[in-house]
Amino acid sequence: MARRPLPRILSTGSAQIARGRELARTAADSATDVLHPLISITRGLRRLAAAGRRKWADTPKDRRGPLLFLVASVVLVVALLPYGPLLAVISVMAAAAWHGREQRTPPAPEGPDESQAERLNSLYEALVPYFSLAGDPSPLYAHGGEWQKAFPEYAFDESGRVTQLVIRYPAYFTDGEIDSRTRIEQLLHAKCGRGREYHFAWDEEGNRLTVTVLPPLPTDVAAQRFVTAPGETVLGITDPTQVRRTLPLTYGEEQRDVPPVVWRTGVRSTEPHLLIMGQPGSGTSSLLRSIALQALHHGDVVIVEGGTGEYACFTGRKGVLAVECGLTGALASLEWAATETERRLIAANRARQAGHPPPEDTRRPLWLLLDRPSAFAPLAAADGRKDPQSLLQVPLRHGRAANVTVVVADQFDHADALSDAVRQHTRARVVLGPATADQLAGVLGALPATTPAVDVPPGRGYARLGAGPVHRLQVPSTPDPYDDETGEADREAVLALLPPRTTPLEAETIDPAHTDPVEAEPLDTDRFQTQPDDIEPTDAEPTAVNPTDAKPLDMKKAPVEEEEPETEPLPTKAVAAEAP
Ligand SMILES: Nc1ncnc2c1ncn2[C@@H]1O[C@H](COP(=O)(O)OP(=O)(O)OP(=O)(O)O)[C@@H](O)[C@H]1O
Repeated sequence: MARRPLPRILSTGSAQIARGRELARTAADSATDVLHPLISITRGLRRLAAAGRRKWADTPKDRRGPLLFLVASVVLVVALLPYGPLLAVISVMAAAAWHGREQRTPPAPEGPDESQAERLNSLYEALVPYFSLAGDPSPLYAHGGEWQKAFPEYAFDESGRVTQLVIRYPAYFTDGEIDSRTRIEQLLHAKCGRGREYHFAWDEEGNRLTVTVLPPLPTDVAAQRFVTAPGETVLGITDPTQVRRTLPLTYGEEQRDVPPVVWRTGVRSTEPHLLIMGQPGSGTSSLLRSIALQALHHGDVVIVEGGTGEYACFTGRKGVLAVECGLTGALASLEWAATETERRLIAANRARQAGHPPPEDTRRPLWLLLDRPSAFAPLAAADGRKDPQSLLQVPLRHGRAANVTVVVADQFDHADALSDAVRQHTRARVVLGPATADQLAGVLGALPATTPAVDVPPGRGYARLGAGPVHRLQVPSTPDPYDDETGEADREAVLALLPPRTTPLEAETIDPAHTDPVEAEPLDTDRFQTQPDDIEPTDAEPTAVNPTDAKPLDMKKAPVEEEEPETEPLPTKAVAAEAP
């Protein structure tokens, strides 16, 4: 079929439009050149007017009158002077032209300067033995080779140190092997400058490694009410690299949005229990306190501590069912918790079978927080009693369905004393403080993609939820408000988050015998409304429990409300700390 010619307007129109555009552009350029002084003066006048407005707004109200008077006097004097108005206009125009001139910043030099190029070259040379293979016909890495091909992207800070680097490597490099990766990461850490934390992102498909210098996580995050949904607990803050969500946090006067590590608990959680490990003084107790403060917002808490008595501030508070420091108290509380877990399961099961929703008293979250439970193991063995950890089996196994969450904090040195159930069922993990690669891999099940900080502040570490990525973590500072060394701001922040007391202050006491597990007095298990005979052996499966034996417990009757008679008042510093 013969082609018909395009209509004239279509074939010649585009050429005309292009010519028209060119003409318009030339005219605009010429006009800009001619009008340039006028444009500068107008811009300057705008800037002067804005500066005047700012000055006026900054002037306190009581000084505005005198200022107005001064300006009016100057205008009057100038108007009365011979040639005054003309000189004034000329001065204003000159000032406007000066302020309206374009301030062009010199363009940044392209490519690295000499010292930066030298750094990149030495980095390249250091990588040659790792990324080259004899017999490679066109090696990417070779002594005396070109670093430009190996490092397609790079960035430096003002001091000339690398802040970001993309490294290409040959496909035969074994980037799937942890040892090979670790060797490269260690080398880069040393060559790019120690004393900073680096993030390594291995792109195995693209054969690229991206090295990024991470800014230190802020250490000034105070305890505060976090904006979270029920069932969410903030473990701390992290980097924005792996977490999309942000949380508004208050830092003194200002508010910042930061990426948090949020742990979800409850029926739908895939990591219903948490294990926290660290060196002494690394902040594990602070994290437990932070979790307790958040848990008390929606649930009840039982605290068992084999450590140094840093939970006295929780005693007698609404929702705190027990704060136990002695072996007997710990056993009683955990036996109750195991029975309560069974009771909840059975009640929920019955309700399900009857076609009803789960009863209200099975849905309120119950938290079992254990600080250094390993300390009880030798005491229990010496006394011929159960290790309290053995009572955690039921809450750990079936806690998810019963809304019971277990958090265990312990020290690396005592990791061997942790029971199998604790190891097996705590799928959310946190490591705080300095830790070796073996310790990190042992607890987290994977190594972090970041190098460790030189000085690890308390509360700094890593968190991993299930099989997810390892996050850097900084726990909000949640010190013991009754500790003399706690700063006033931190003390007030923690006290403000504590729930109200359920016992009058003067009735609240700390039993000195409780602070030492060795000398712990036997506690009255009646406090939990459960007779020892009623308690089933807790390592039995709930399905094996005779439903009639598991008696419902009255959760409203908190154990702390029934104080033992021979007790001493709270230390005066503690009382003084809470006095308004
Ligand atoms: N997140 C944090 N931010 C700032 N300081 C913290 C943080 N966590 C802990 N600290 C400080 O570090 C010190 C030790 O904290 P903590 O008692 O929680 O550690 P720990 O691991 O429980 O050690 P220990 O078992 O020896 O008491 C305390 O003085 C505390 O104020």
